[in-house]
Amino acid sequence: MQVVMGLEELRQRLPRPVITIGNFDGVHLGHQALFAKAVERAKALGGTSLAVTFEPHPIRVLRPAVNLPLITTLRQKLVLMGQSGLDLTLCLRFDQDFASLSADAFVDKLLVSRLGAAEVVVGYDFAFGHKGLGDLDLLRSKGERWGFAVHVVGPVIIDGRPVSSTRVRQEVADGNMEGARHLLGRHYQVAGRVVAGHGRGGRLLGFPTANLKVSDELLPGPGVYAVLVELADGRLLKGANNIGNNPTFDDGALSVETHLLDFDGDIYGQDIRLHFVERLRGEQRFDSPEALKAQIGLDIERAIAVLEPWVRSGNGGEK
Ligand SMILES: Cc1cc2nc3c(=O)[nH]c(=O)nc-3n(C[C@H](O)[C@H](O)[C@H](O)COP(=O)(O)O)c2cc1C
Ligand SMILES: Nc1ncnc2c1ncn2[C@@H]1O[C@H](COP(=O)(O)OP(=O)(O)OP(=O)(O)O)[C@@H](O)[C@H]1O
Repeated sequence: MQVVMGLEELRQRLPRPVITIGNFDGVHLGHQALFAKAVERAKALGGTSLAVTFEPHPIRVLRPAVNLPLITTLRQKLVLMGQSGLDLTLCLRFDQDFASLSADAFVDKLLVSRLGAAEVVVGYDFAFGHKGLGDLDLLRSKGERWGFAVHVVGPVIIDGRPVSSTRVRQEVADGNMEGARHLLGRHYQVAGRVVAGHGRGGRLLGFPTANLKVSDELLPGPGVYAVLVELADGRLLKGANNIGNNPTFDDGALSVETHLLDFDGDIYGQDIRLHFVERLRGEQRFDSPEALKAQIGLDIERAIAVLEPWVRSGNGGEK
């Protein structure tokens, strides 16, 4: 998939573009259904499947006080979109100017004049233009006027309710990794660099941990998790992970740390990716390091049992 950052970078005239539009945070199953439809229609037309997305996420510009954690970074979002088979993603800078573009201008100037839309694929609740005032009826009437077809997809329903980015965020925050997996079609993942911790894990507990440097990404709620760990060289290892502030040691600050199984290398400074498979328990305060050590031993046994079927499948994505 080709990625184009901004309209000024888009030099070529796209043949018969089939356009889908959205924030696509998380690239969940609802989003994936739109991409599949756009790809299918572009193949049928001999055209280009094109996703238009925005950076930063509009909520950061429209409601800066809401510190919404995002499910995917831009980079990860583009990787996942690429896997959907799209030909091109156009990433537009979302600022106050863009936010003030009327729904009319959004279609007339952007979709028609600039991009030459042949067809448009949107979700069942698509809203666009200034204050989201443009709706499906407006899009359809524009389509009749300008001669582009409109395809409406979904809602994609899982467990009785439409899939949405908000639902994914909630499941992740609740530590419901199975629920998140059902909505995403993959394990919830967090990537980051391995940094130094307090150095207690290996020395005091006999379980060294890789501490992940995190900033403002969406993290599963506090607790102990069975995780698959993707190393920079692509290897996939089993791991037992803890997210919390280590109450046994009164650390205070939040840490994300993982004991890697069957591994004794040095990965300080490496970028790794955690695939959260299942929450095993809540974080607890133990009376002594020995008591915590015994519990971590049990956690690891559970983690091995939970992870085995996923590792055997080879990609960590499907059992
Ligand atoms: C599988 C696992 C479970 C853990 N569970 C707890 C817990 O319930 N309570 C707690 O205080 N710390 C827990 N920890 C965190 C340890 O306190 C931490 O790994 C140790 O203090 C080492 O920290 P360091 O890497 O900063 O040196 C757990 C760690 C792992 C790997
Ligand atoms: N469950 C779903 N089924 C079909 N289409 C969906 C579904 N969820 C979202 N979409 C569509 O995906 C497109 C992009 O949505 P976008 O990510 O911008 O919406 P959002 O409101 O930020 O996130 P979400 O609706 O996923 O919580 C929209 O056209 C939307 O209607």
